[in-house]
Amino acid sequence: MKKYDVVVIGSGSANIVLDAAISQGLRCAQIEKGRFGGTCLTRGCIPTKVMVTAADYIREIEDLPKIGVDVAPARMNWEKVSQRVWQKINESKDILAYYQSLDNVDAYQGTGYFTGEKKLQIAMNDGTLSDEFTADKIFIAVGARTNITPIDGLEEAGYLTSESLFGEKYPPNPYKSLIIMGGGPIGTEFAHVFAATGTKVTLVQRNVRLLIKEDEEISAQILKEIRNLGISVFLNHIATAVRVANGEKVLTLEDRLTGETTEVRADEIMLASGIRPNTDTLHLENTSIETDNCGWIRTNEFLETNVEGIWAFGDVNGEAPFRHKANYEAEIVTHNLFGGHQPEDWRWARYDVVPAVTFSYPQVAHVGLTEQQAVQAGYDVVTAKHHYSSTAKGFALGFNPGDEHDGFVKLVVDKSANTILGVHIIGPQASILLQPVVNLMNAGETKITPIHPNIASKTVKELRESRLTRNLDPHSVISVGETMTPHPSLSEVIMWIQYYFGGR
Ligand SMILES: Cc1cc2nc3c(=O)[nH]c(=O)nc-3n(C[C@H](O)[C@H](O)[C@H](O)COP(=O)(O)OP(=O)(O)OC[C@H]3O[C@@H](n4cnc5c(N)ncnc54)[C@H](O)[C@@H]3O)c2cc1C
Ligand SMILES: NC(=O)c1ccc[n+]([C@@H]2O[C@H](COP(=O)([O-])OP(=O)(O)OC[C@H]3O[C@@H](n4cnc5c(N)ncnc54)[C@H](O)[C@@H]3O)[C@@H](O)[C@H]2O)c1
Repeated sequence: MKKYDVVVIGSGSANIVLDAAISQGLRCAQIEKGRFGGTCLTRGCIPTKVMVTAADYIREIEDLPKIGVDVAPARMNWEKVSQRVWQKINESKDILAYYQSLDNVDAYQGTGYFTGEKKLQIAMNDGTLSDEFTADKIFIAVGARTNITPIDGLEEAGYLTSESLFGEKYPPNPYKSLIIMGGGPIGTEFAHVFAATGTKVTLVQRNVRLLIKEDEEISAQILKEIRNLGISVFLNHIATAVRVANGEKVLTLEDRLTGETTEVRADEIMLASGIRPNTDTLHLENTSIETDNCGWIRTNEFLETNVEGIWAFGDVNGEAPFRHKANYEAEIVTHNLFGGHQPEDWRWARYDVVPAVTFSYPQVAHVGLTEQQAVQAGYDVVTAKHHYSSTAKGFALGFNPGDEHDGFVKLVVDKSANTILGVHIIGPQASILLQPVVNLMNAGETKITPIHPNIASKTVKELRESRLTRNLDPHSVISVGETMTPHPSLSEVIMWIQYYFGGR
C-alpha cells in the first residue's frame, strides 16, 4: 500500500500545514472534493466581503448628507461586483495548478474517506476510485456546510445556500425579493448585501433575537439597524411550509410564541440556518476517531484527535467556525510538527480569546464574555458603555448624542480583579476598534489548559504534567502573529509580519 509522509483532507486552512510539510521535502497528498482554497476563498469570507464592501459604500454614501455632503444616489453595479467576486473565487484554479506543479505533492480532486484506522481511499470527481493509501500523519480539515432544515415543500420549491449562491445558482441580476432564513452572521451579512442592491429582503429568525452569540444589547441594536435598512425581520418564527404560486416562493411562518401564521413571498429563499460538519463524508465508522453527537471531531488543545497520528482543525472540530480560528489552529499544528521546535516550545490552542466580527451594517465585533455569560460564570461584573457620539471622530462621522442609531462599545469587566472579560462593539470599523483589546487579552503568560483530557499522545501527557506556560511578550512580533485577527486585510498584514520577522 502506498504510504505518504503527510495527507491533508481539505484545502482551506489545511494548506497552511501542507505548505510547511512540502517545504520540508516530505511526500504529501492533498485531497479536495470541491474548489481548491476551501470555503473562505471560494464561497465564504472573501466573496462575501467583496460584496459587503460595495454594500457598505452604498449605505455610507446614503449617510453622507447628515455630515454636510450632498450626494446623488449610489447604485450597485451587480455585473461589476460579480466580476470581482468571481475573480477571487477563480484564484482557486491557480491554487490547484500550483500544487499540481510540485513534485512532492499529489493533489487529488475527489472525496477522501477512511477505509481503516489510518487507511484512506478517494472517490475521484471523475468517477474513478483511487487505490488505498496510508500516511504517517493525517490532517483532517474538511470544514462544514449549510445545515438544511427540512420544511414541507422546500425541496420542490428549491432554495439557495451560500454554497449554491457561489456556485450553480449565482444570480445574473440581484433578486427582486429574497427571504433569508437564519439571523446569524451569514443571514445578516447577505441581508445587508442584497438590501443594498435594492432587493426587498425578509429575514426570518427562529430565535427571539438576531446574532444570538452576541451580547443582548448588541442584538437589540442590530435589529434596529437592520430594520432601518428597510429589511423586514421576523423574530421567533419558524417556517412550516413552502409552495410556489405565480412564480413566487410562498413561505408559511409560524410565531413560536402565539402559534399565529403569516405568509411571506419572494423570488428566492436562502437558507442561512447554521452549519453541520462534513465528517459524514469521511466514513469515520471505519476508524475509532471520536466525534460528539453532532459529528464534530473531538480534538485537544494540540489539535490531536484520539487516534495517534491524526489531527483535526478548522470548522470540523466544532470550536468557533471562523477563518481566523481555523488558520490559528493550522499554524499551531505547523509550529509544533514542522517548525523545528522542541515540545517545551510547542504552542497550544485557547478558545477564550477568539474574536468574532459580523460584517453587517453596521459591523458587530466582540471578544470574550457577554455580560450575561460573565454573570452566569459568577464574576463580580461591572459594565460600561461608550457611544460613538461621545467621541470626536464618532461625532464627525455623523453620530449625535441621543441618536437611536448611535454605535457603542460595551465593556464587561471583573470588578474585583479589574480585568477585561469582554468587549462588544457595534458601529463603523468595529472590526478594527476591537483588535487592540484582542491583542492585550491574548498577551502575557498563559498556562496550558487541557481540552478533552482523555485525548493525549505521550508528548502531550508530558507537557500537561509539566504545566507548560507560554509567555506572549506584548513587544514581540511573535505575539502579534499568535493573536487571532478577524479583519480580513489586517490579518493579512499580521501574517506578513509573522512570516517576515517571526522567524528572525
Ligand atoms: C458565507 C460565509 C461567509 C463567511 N465569512 C467569514 C468571515 O467573514 N470571517 C470569518 O472568519 N469566517 C467566515 N466564514 C467562515 C469560514 O469560511 C470558515 O470558518 C473557514 O473557511 C473554515 O476553514 P476550514 O479550513 O475549517 O474548512 P474549509 O475552508 O471549509 O475547507 C474544507 C474543505 O474540505 C473539502 N472537503 C470536505 N469533505 C471532504 C472530503 N471527504 N474529501 C475531500 N475534501 C473534502 C470541502 O470541499 C472544503 O473545500 C464564512 C463562511 C461562510 C459560509
Ligand atoms: N463574519 C464572520 O465571521 C462570518 C460570516 C459568516 C459566517 N460565519 C460563520 O459561519 C457559521 C454559520 O453561520 P450561520 O449564520 O449560518 O450560523 P449560526 O448558527 O451562527 O446562525 C444561524 C441562525 O439561524 C437560526 N435558525 C436555524 N434554523 C432556522 C430556521 N429554520 N429558520 C430560521 N432561523 C433559523 C438560528 O437560530 C441561528 O440564530 C457561523 O457560526 C459563523 O461563525 C462567520
